[in-house]
Amino acid sequence: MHRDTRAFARQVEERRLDEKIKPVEGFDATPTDKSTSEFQESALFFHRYPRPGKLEIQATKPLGNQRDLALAYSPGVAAPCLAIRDDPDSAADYTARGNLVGVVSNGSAVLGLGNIGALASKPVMEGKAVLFKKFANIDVFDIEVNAGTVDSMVSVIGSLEPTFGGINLEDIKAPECFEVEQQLRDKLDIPVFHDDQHGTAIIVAAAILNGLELAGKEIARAKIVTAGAGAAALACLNLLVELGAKRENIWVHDLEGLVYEGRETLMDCWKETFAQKSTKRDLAESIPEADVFLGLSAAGVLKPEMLEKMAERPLIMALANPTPEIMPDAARKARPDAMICTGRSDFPNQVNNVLCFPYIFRGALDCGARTINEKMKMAAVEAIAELAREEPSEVAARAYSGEPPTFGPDYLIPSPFDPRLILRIAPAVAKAAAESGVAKRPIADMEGYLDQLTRFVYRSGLIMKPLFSAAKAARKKRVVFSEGEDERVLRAAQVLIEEGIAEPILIGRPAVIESRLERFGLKIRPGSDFSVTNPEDDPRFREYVDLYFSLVGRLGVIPEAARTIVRTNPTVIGALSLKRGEADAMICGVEGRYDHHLRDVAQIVGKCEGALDFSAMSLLISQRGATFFADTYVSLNPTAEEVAETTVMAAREIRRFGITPRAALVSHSDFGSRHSDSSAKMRRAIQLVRELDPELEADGEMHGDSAISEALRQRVMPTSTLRGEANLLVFPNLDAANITLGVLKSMMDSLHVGPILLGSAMPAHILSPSVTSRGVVNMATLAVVEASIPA
Ligand SMILES: NC(=O)C1=CN([C@@H]2O[C@H](COP(=O)(O)OP(=O)(O)OC[C@H]3O[C@@H](n4cnc5c(N)ncnc54)[C@H](OP(=O)(O)O)[C@@H]3O)[C@@H](O)[C@H]2O)C=CC1
Ligand SMILES: CC(=O)C(=O)O
Ligand SMILES: [Mg+2]
Repeated sequence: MHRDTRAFARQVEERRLDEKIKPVEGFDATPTDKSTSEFQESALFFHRYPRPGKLEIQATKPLGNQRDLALAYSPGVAAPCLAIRDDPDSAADYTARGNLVGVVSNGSAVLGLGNIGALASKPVMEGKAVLFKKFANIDVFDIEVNAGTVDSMVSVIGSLEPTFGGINLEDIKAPECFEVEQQLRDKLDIPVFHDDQHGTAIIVAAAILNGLELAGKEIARAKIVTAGAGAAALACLNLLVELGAKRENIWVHDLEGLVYEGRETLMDCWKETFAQKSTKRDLAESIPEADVFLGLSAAGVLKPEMLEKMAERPLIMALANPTPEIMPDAARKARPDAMICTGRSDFPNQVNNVLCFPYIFRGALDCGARTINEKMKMAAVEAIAELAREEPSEVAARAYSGEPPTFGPDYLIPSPFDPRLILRIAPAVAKAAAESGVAKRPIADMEGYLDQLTRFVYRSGLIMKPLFSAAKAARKKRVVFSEGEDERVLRAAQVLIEEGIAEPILIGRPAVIESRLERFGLKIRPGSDFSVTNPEDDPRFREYVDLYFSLVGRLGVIPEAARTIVRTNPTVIGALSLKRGEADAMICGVEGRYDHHLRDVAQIVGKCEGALDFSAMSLLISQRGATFFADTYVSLNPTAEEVAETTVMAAREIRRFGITPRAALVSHSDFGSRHSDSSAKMRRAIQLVRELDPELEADGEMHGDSAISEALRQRVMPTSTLRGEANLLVFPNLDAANITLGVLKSMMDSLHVGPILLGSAMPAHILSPSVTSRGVVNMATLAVVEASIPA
């Protein structure tokens, strides 16, 4: 794929400008300001490029030769077909079915957008598929069906059982969804789970239990008022009743107003269960003294004046998507004592079914559950609620990077990126399934199962998340960007500012920066959002020249040349401002040669104390997981001492990601199988690594495949001090490291984070010209973390 190539970035940009994506009517994601249309344009662009949509199918078996073809297809494929005919359960052994969920919608209640139809629901269903994969490694086919009636839905979906290990119904409106789900549950021998009902109910119940505990209130006495009487709201109420809420304390509202006894319009038997004997008719009348507002309806339904009459320390759950019943700032203004939740990721307390559905299915599929029953749902509620109340632990510290949140009004439930969610919910659900007798394959070795889930968590692309949290907690360190006029840097600067990660300082001509910001439709502006260092005119430059000359005067640079270099070389300017303490970190290298940038950084910023040399590490994130490579950019042919130093510094950096490094020193020789200068060097280097960092799990010299496959390694060296798959590969020379990186990056369509400069006295990174704006954001984030928490 072309993901990281500059030509591709340019091509995409040209297409974007040519085709100029148009705003979409009815889109109201961030209703506050002009950022709405920019955000919308970004969302359309995100979905459209580099290829339309968010999903693809990948083969899991090689089809490299005639024999593979014969095994995978005719005649070999007949064998598993016949095995499944004789034993249907063996489909889980011979096909992807056991890990395959159908996300099915008819598009009749898509988020809060209403009945926009099956086709228009496809982006949401692809999105759910991505979340299943990302958070729980479950494969999904998204199925959008033109089926408007209960019968047609049951008939279409009911015939899909042979394909799937489970069915996740999504965005099907009430009341039809109740009947569809019930009939499918009766008919099918696989889990059928309407996410908007039960996924929402589970996470809402966990948040309400925790919110009431904080407010010192009992669920049996709590007054609960809803906006919405649809799939999500009624399922939440049913679960809350099971948890002890009293029907007489529950007040339900829909388009018609209060659901009351005797009402005839827009009523159905599911709403009827919650009908109040009352003369009140609308939300404004019934909300006084409410302890909980549960909004699962539509944007803007809850007015600030209604909040004023709620009980002390109210819990306000404005969960309509994408725009809640009330925006959190308005709610906070009306009720400073409130605990506030939304369904969105841009505010604290994201109460969204994404915290539940990937993991409840993970647990259900792993034990071969026939259904998802009440016991399994309750187990999920308890697991989520307990996780938020857990004492801050080392794992939590890693998950939230150094600042584990403590249970409180802004942390009623864990964040969707909390890696512990899968570790708590999936085993709890699998255990409940076994105890309630619905598991076909109960998990016998729970500890082994937990290990397996843990390995998945740290293999997945959530790897950058702890760094983002740590950078935000570092409170906007100043990062100077040498190529401040570059489009990728400008786009990255906008993200860094908006996300509160860093305060950018851009080196460049102010007029050029301003006109490019206008051209790219970016809303940040110099002065108010970030500062600019103008190489053509800056009052500090005389001091910069003096400092530069003091550092390089004896390296053959005469004063006149020093003046010219400081005015014309933005890397030198960036490094000088870092050295002078005007910035906390620097990023350069978006243009120009790596070795030229490194020379300037080395001369001005220098090496950290005791370091032999600089080196560079690269992280590749692919479907397979995350692997670090060193030294990918600096030393042509490092000595054994330098290889050892690189290994130890790289391991230290990897720990910032919350990952335990496992290093393999790779070579053309496998544990002494070849004798050469290079293999001898790597053998010596591993000895030195053991002296420098005895705690580090490392071994060598070994082949690349021995580094990855424990089985291969064990065959050659059963006493190897390395366990499992190495996540840090240290190479004997630059050719090997850089070529391997380039080939893998392109072949595996991986995301490259780096190069990460090791050995620098201050946080400075030199990127490569192929970097994308996302790559710039990643590296600036890492630099901010380095500036706030020295290794
Ligand atoms: N945060 C989360 O995890 C989740 C959020 N949601 C959100 O909840 C909302 C409802 O979803 P869902 O239950 O699946 O959809 P449904 O179509 O099944 O239900 C919608 C309900 O909202 C009511 N409603 C719509 N507009 C208003 C209004 N202006 N005032 C009062 N009530 C109104 C409808 O009333 P009537 O019955 O009269 O038609 C209906 O009862 C959506 O915004 C969705 O995005 C849903 C699931 C999960
Ligand atoms: C989150 C979700 O499923 C919804 O808003 O419909
Ligand atoms: Mg939904």
